[in-house]
Amino acid sequence: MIAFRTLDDAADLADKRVLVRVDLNVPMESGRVTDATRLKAILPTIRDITGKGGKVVLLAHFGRPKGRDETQSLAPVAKALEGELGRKVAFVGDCVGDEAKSAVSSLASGEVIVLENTRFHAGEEKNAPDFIEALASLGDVYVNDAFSTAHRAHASTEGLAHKLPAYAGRSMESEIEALTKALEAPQRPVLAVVGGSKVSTKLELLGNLVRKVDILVIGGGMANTFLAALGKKVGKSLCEHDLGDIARDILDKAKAAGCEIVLPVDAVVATEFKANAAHRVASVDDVKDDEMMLDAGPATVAIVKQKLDGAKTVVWNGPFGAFELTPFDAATVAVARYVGDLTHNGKLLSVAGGGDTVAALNHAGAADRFSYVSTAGGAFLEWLEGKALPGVEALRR
Ligand SMILES: Nc1ncnc2c1ncn2[C@@H]1O[C@H](COP(=O)(O)OP(=O)(O)OP(=O)(O)O)[C@@H](O)[C@H]1O
Ligand SMILES: O=C(O)[C@H](O)COP(=O)(O)O
Repeated sequence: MIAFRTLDDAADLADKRVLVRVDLNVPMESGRVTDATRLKAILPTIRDITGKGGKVVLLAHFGRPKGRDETQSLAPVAKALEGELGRKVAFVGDCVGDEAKSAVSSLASGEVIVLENTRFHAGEEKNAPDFIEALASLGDVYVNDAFSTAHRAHASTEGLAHKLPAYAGRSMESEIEALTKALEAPQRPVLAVVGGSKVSTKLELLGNLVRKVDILVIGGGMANTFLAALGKKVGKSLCEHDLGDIARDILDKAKAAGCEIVLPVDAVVATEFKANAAHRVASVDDVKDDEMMLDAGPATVAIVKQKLDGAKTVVWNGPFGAFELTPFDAATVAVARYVGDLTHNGKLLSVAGGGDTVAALNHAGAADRFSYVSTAGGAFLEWLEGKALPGVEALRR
């Protein structure tokens, strides 16, 4: 049984201002939400609270802005949420201060409002007491429904839980239950795929992950960083050159733990980061100075498929390439469909997670063939490592 308070324990929400931390960090293109999975995930919690007569005040971040930055506003996401919820969702351009106070105080029972990006304030990521206080003054009760941000000890994900009566939302509850059920005692061999672009925040996690899994397939910008650390020329590829020491240390840890590392042997390279850019397949030993590796190549995909054939459990966070741009979606789509088919045929248990990873699986038409798809990427990886997640710990009874 989960050892934290859930919405079932929060019986009397009538007319209460309920501060709900959600994850609205959704994939967007030209101001439009391209994958609504994270929005759909929070609907049960919003409906539960409004059904009990509560006033729903949604707190969330978007992107990684340093201070106020209108390009990272939650306004378009609030509009998209309104469409998913099928009822009005108000929006206010700050998450603290007079504007937020007056918008929240004019809410009627059963109404929903989104407050602007919490990361517009430095106090959010610092978990600063005065910022926690300012947020707490807007609510009577706190609900955390963002498992996917639970690895962050920020004001809205952790600090608030110590200030107000705190509960887990429905999505938080079901994510933890589903992940525990699927992966508590996984059948081996366990193969992990880690790709994507958040190299600096995910790289160190791999040091622990290699102790938990039998094979680690590295893709995306993460792979470029490893290839560069091994002395390969990666041209203009997304790559964190200054993390070479950490990457090499992870390779040593993997060796010591008996975890096999699979890195790309070829890539689809281009000189422009745009859909249908002129491209070619190149060996990872033949990337030119002006080229970017934007996807894994066919020889890499063949190796990954062969490794998948021998696995019993797969966990996946982060796409193999810039899948939003055709044709650089090919490797991600091919592997997603392959995992989906193996799962469907009962050969594999598969769990994937992450904002863009879910979008990529949906794009491949493979999401509903996986055993479980989580909204969480970085948080999922930390949970897999066995780390205590601050946002979850703060909710414990
Ligand atoms: N080789 C590459 N070059 C440039 N971008 C890449 C490459 N490979 C993957 N990406 C980008 O990585 C992004 C996804 O990475 P990210 O680590 O954010 O995954 P995620 O599933 O969203 O996880 P999280 O939920 O933790 O954010 C996509 O936008 C994709 O275009
Ligand atoms: O997309 C995610 O994984 C979450 O929203 C967390 O975002 P962050 O990595 O910027 O904290």
